[in-house]
Amino acid sequence: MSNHKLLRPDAKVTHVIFDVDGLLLDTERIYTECFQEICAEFDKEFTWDIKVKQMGKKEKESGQVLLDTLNLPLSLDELIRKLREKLDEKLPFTELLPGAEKLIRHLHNHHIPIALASGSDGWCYRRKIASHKELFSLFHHCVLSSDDPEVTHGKPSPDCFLVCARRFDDSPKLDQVLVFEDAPNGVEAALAAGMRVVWVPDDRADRSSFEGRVDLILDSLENFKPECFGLPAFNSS
Ligand SMILES: O=c1[nH]cc([C@@H]2O[C@H](COP(=O)(O)O)[C@@H](O)[C@H]2O)c(=O)[nH]1
Ligand SMILES: [Mg+2]
Repeated sequence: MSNHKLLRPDAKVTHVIFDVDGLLLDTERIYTECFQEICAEFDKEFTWDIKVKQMGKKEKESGQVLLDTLNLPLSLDELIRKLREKLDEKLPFTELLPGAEKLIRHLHNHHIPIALASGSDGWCYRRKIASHKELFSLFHHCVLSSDDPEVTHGKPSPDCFLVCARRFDDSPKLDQVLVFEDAPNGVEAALAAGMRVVWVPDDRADRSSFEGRVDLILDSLENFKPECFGLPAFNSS
């Protein structure tokens, strides 16, 4: 699927929604470090199986996954306090992932409406984008599921993508919205919202789970060819 053989080659995309963590920003590595440190305090291992269940979820929902799976002797509030202490130190140094800046600037320059839909909350988001404020100001809007009263359930529920689509000025048709995601929970959410999906998975993800269901699977955003979705090509003026 990474060679741009598309599921629905003729359907033109009008609006684009990006996930944030692990897709545009290299924050999944930071979450892994923080959770590994917390789990190690209790002689427990933070595994990929746990991480993949957490990725994309609201902060509290994902914290509960960890507590339930490992039986950590912590309340949810204590876990989140520990996590935030660690994130506070690490998130301001967040870097962009390859291909992200080029694609965001390209779509913005060509007046394609772009927005963000994340599992994050404002406290984390402000720290994550601290060194990238100008770039992130190019998005029309940003839905932060952990804080947003209209997002009842986090990913894999479609809520955040449906809320995000509604907040564009011109109410796009859902099947003309393209979502970029890294997390399986996020891909499920976008598919449930009836949107098109480009999945940029972690190397450890089981790709077979979404083959034939998403439009495209890419190793990196750098390999994306916008013209395959009816969007302006990179070399267009
Ligand atoms: O290892 C983890 N990765 C990601 C998350 C959760 O996923 C969110 C990021 O979601 P998204 O990729 O939708 O921005 C984080 O804010 C956090 O709540 C987590 O708990 N643990
Ligand atoms: Mg993500």
